[in-house]
Amino acid sequence: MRTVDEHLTEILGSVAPLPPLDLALLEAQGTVLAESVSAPVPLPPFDNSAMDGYAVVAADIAAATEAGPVALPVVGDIVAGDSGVSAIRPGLTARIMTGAPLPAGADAVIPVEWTDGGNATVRISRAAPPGNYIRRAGEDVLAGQVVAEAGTRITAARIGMLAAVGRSRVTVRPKPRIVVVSTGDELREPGTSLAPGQIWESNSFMLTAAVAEAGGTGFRQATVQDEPAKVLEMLHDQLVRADAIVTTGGVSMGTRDVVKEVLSGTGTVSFHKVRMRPGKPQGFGLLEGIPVFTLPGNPVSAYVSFQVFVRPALRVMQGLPPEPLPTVSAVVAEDVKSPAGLRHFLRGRLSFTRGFYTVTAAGVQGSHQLGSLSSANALIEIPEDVEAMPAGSHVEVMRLPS
Ligand SMILES: Nc1nc2c(c(=O)[nH]1)N[C@H]1C(S)=C(S)[C@@H](COP(=O)(O)OP(=O)(O)OC[C@H]3O[C@@H](n4cnc5c(N)ncnc54)[C@H](O)[C@@H]3O)O[C@H]1N2
Ligand code: MOO
Repeated sequence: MRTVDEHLTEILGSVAPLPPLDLALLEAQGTVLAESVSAPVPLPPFDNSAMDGYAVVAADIAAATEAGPVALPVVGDIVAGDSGVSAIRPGLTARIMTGAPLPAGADAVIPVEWTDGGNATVRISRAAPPGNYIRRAGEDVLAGQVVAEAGTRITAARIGMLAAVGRSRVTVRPKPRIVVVSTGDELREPGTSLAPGQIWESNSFMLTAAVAEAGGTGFRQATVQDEPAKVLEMLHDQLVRADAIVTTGGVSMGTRDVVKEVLSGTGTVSFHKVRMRPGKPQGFGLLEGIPVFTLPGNPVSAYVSFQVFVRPALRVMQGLPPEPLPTVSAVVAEDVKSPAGLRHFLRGRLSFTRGFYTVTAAGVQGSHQLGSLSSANALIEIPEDVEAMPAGSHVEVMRLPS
């Protein structure tokens, strides 16, 4: 038997960030930057108007009121995109649109709503200080400023930022390609009918989706029967297109636990009982340099194993720290019992009321009971040395992706 931490340490010691790749901006969505990107020019690149209105010298309209508007001749019309905008002199104004370059000489913009909207001459009925409605060059981003650090995930807002500093391509860690495959003679495809003794296959769907939630690209493979030759053939076929392989089933003590049978001693793969519930039987190792995770077949065991072991490894491959799922401290609503010597991951419902988190463990916690997993939003993590937690105790809770 080994601990969760010992097993995770072995895994993290065997995985490395994927080599960087140059991708077009939209193709990079969801990947992690492998370079820090800085702005080649300030943003905005030039002083410009924040309003549709008139560019003025603020001193010229210092006395303007509703009752006594100031009239100024309109000597130009400046729209966004204009280049070579000429200066204005005191006593004159130019009509200006939002985003248009501020003419030299002007030090304020008066929105059209404060005027009569005149074309040849405009009457301005409100005074404004210098700087009014002017967006200064560099007030968003300075030239040379880092706008996205290496090691950050490329979200929609960051794609906007990268485009705004002129980048069409970026160097990123690609999404890890994870092949997910289930094993078991009893498994049938959803959408087909069941004979006695059969069940619909669910693990590979669940884990392919979990790969996407963790920032990878999952490839679901057809279920492999419990035959050693077929399992080996499938693994060797998939190694060429995978950055990692995840299997479920066939790793405990049964007579048909073929994953364990064919992989024991193959490459660096080894099998261990890990002090956790669910998820006790685990296998991990490298096959031709590719990490292979052999997770237990019980659906909840497979899911918890993924979150505890595979997700951190996927993060390392993306150039991110191997952090666990986001964790909060919560108060347990009822007494909770836990087996001695095992780290216990209980399905629970986390809620935030009156300023603190409360968590309630699901009524059923069997490794086959997907119902309580699919309605859970959290995993309560009870340490190995804790056997009982009375209601009101503080406990660490991992939030599940939602
Ligand atoms: N004598 C022992 N028996 C078992 C032990 C043990 O220590 N000694 N450990 C138990 C624990 S804990 C777990 S977890 C399971 C792990 O079993 P396997 O990894 O060998 O998985 P299977 O036997 O293939 O399947 C277990 C269970 O899960 C269902 N299953 C499997 N794959 C899928 C799938 N893709 N979709 C849906 N359901 C799946 C399968 O039908 C079984 O019911 O072993 C215990 N036994
Ligand atoms: O350790 Mo198993 O994963 O509980 O069902």
